[in-house]
Amino acid sequence: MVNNSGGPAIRARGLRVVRGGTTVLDGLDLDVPAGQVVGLLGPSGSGKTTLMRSVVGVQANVTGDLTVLGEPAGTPGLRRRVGYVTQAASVYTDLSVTENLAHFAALAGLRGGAARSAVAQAVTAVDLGGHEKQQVVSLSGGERSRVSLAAALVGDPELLVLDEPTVGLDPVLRRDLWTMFHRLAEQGRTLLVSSHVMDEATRCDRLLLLRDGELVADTTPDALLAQTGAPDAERAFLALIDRTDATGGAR
Ligand SMILES: Nc1ncnc2c1ncn2[C@@H]1O[C@H](COP(=O)(O)OP(=O)(O)OP(=O)(O)O)[C@@H](O)[C@H]1O
Repeated sequence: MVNNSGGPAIRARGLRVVRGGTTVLDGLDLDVPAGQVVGLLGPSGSGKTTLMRSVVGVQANVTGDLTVLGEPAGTPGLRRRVGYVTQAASVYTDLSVTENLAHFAALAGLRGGAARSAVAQAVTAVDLGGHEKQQVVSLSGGERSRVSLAAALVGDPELLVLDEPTVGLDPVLRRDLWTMFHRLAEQGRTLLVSSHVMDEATRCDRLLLLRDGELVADTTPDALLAQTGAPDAERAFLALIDRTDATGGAR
């Protein structure tokens, strides 16, 4: 599970994506280091989902260089090495937690004892012990989000791409999820986690700040605050935007 290519988990150079005739990402250069929790932050419509879709290989009209775990994005060999959780819950509500995870284990090519052990490990990783037999429809919103995360974890991916996983959750659940993300990174995984809530910036090891399809900053939470002198991440982001506007769009 440890990324042994030695390089960054994700490397983009001149990444450009056109959707419906509009240039949504315009020449992005960025690196996501392996083994860290990297936040992809930016306002609604800034291009976070488009970047994530490009990384997992489901986005059309992508040009430039995009390397994921040492291979070109979208390469079939990456399918099992990358887990993707979209904004919409991707589990079956009429099945139990275990039935859902067994299904995803089968899709990941696991059978018999290996599948059962992967399911048990995924349940433990997301703290859903005791809910194994419960139908997803009867779970709380936070528990459902964790089933989606467990479904992505069951194939033991090296890179997890999570699109706004904490949206709609209360502060306690959000904190618990971020703690879990760091636990997963400590086990050697890389997590790219999007959010439009700037508060969440402080929970990441590194930050990529997007605005209108451009990278405004590639930094750490501490450096962001130091660089802007702002008291919190939200005001730091606004200060960076004001600076970028004043310099005519330069980073
Ligand atoms: N099929 C499409 N045709 C035209 N424009 C599109 C299409 N899909 C997305 N866009 C535009 O691309 C931009 C980026 O969208 P994207 O979903 O990547 O943003 P986001 O940062 O993930 O937003 P949110 O936080 O609201 O999910 C938006 O302005 C959106 O309207």
